[in-house]
Amino acid sequence: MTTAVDTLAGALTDWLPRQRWYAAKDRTPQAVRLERVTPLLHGDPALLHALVSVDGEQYQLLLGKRPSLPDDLADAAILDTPHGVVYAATHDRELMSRLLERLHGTSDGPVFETEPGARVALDLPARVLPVEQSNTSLILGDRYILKLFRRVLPGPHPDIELHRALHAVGAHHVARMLGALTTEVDGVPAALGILQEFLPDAQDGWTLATTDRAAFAGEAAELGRSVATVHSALARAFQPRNIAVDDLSDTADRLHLRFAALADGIPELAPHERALREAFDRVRAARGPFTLQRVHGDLHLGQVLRANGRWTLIDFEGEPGQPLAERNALRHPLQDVATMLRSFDYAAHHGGAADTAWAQRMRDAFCDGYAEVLDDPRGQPALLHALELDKAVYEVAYERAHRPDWVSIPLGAITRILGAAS
Ligand SMILES: Nc1ncnc2c1ncn2[C@@H]1O[C@H](COP(=O)(O)OP(=O)(O)O)[C@@H](O)[C@H]1O
Ligand SMILES: O=P(O)(O)O[C@H]1O[C@H](CO)[C@@H](O[C@H]2O[C@H](CO)[C@@H](O)[C@H](O)[C@H]2O)[C@H](O)[C@H]1O
Repeated sequence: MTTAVDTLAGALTDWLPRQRWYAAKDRTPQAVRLERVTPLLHGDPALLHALVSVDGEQYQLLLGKRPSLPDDLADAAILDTPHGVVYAATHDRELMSRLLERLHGTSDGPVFETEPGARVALDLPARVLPVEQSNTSLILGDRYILKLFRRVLPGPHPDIELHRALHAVGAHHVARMLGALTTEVDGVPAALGILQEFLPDAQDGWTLATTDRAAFAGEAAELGRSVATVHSALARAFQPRNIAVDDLSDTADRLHLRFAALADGIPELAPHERALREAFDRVRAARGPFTLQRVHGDLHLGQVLRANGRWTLIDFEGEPGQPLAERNALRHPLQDVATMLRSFDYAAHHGGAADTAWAQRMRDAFCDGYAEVLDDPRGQPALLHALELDKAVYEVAYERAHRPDWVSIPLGAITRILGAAS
């Protein structure tokens, strides 16, 4: 007999791959199971928090239910039943405005707690951020932003852990963390969301760089200084776990392993494999001492906001597709530099013919700014190139799954970087 839960699971099988945040877009879900449903609000509309397992991976959903949907929620529908319509509740301002209040002080299912010393208004009007990315964010009264992580992973979550630690050392260039939404999955704590101060007039670096490249030129050095300042703060915040190393053989080993995992099944990468592996091996010859530390982990122009005359780094989640243990591991800070340099290349390709001279100027300005605070990234060319190539390989895999039209950008970069190094 087909139950209502089975019917909803069937509807989610069609709906999930259409969501921007759904990670495995290149695969149709095979087994969708509702693992835990917590009613948050009864009545009309009703609100449910759901943990859903999709082919063994857990996701968080907020589901609304109404007898019928008003026009502005029509696109949010997931399942129409004789008893009402189930829909994506993050689009429902009425329900989302009551979310924090409903989750505060609960003891079962999802639990929202404020940070020590933070005073949070729980009843602000809510709207969903129109640009969905790896997660879904709600803006509350233009004062807070509540990011709901879509993938639910047991263990310490880097966005929460790093923001908390950075706040504790009084770091600049990060948004203040105000609270966390967590739950337990099989007795292990898992993060569901983070509440932070919202910067209302912020513009992200990607928009700035792609709207007016000339104007952005003055910003790149300041961005480099800001990233280096956050790196110093991260080194202070996690000092006991910093380790100095003389050689980076472990890093080289990791780049090889990551390549094997990322490139599996991607024929476009096969012709580059040998040269990529040689580039990763050149890291072994680089000489330190190097310091491995906590880093941002997925730094790009979309993760930096310009507001109130300064840069703020956001989204310390690391690469969304990687396991938490990977994302929480100590890395060389040049990893963040390399991924930002990749972003200048992406921005240079935006809107037509690539402006590679601009990308080069931005790289230099960014590195100049970084070098005012920490070591000049250009002092370790083999490491920097290997890390850029590593990110470009990740990007090829990412773009194939999410934006196939963009694959040529990282693929072109691989050819170019390998060509320049040979
Ligand atoms: N503190 C903030 N103030 C203003 N806007 C923010 C803030 N944090 C995030 N945003 C906006 O929300 C978007 C998504 O946030 P992000 O943390 O990058 O989520 P995701 O993991 O979904 O990519 C950002 O691109 C930015 O435009
Ligand atoms: O922001 P997210 O944490 O979701 O990061 C993922 O998506 C990014 C795209 O939104 C992706 O970034 C790539 O595209 C950017 C332009 O859209 C570019 O600036 C970045 O350099 C490039 O890597 C990121 O890799 C991915 O993890």
